[in-house]
Amino acid sequence: MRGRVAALRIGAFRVVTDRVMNDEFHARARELIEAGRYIHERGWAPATSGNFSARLSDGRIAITVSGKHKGALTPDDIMLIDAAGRPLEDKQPSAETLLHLSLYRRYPAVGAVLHPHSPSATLVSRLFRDAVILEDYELLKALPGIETHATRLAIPIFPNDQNIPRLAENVEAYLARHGDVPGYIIAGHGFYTWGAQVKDALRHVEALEFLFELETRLHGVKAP
Ligand SMILES: CSC[C@@H](O)[C@@H](O)C(=O)COP(=O)(O)O
Ligand SMILES: [Zn+2]
Repeated sequence: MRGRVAALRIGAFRVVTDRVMNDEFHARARELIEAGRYIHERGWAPATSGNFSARLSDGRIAITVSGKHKGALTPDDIMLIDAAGRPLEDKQPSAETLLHLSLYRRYPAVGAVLHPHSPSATLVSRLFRDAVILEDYELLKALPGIETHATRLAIPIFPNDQNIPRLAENVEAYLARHGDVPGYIIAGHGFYTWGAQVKDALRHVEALEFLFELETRLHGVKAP
């Protein structure tokens, strides 16, 4: 009898935790859908490019399904993967999932990763080779840990690579060697940034995008 009561209690507990996790998934999915609309509206994720994710409190990750239009995402276009990137539903996660996973692994406090393909980030990588230096901008203070415009921030630029495991390794090696940065650019491709929550990562998207745009205006477009 006591065993039956315990089993019923465990069953009820599971139903409640499943419901809480399900609510959490739907809340994060809504935030990613809104972020996608915002990013696409500004021209920062054209033609299905970009990918977005958010980590749930149990370590699973909600991520965009590969190939979806990021300005018109529906709840069906956000899927769950485990912390090792294994799909937990019969859908194909973003082709760049590994780049999200390595950030979640490195930064336990990170709860969201956003990857826009913005013209400014792409142009920056045509103007500068290994890094773009952001310095003396008030808006630097929108980035984590920066308290004054008098900061010199090097945002690394990695060569683009269709081999995503190799690209992820390259990023991981840089972060291990140089310490934390709030984002990075992939040459001719786009940029990655992250934050504790989707709204934080979105603030970093806006700040970096603004700073990249100023740098491209300042340094102009290279003569052929
Ligand atoms: C439409 S080209 C862009 C892709 O190759 C890729 O870089 C990208 O950002 C989107 O891939 P996805 O698999 O949808 O997450
Ligand atoms: Zn991409």
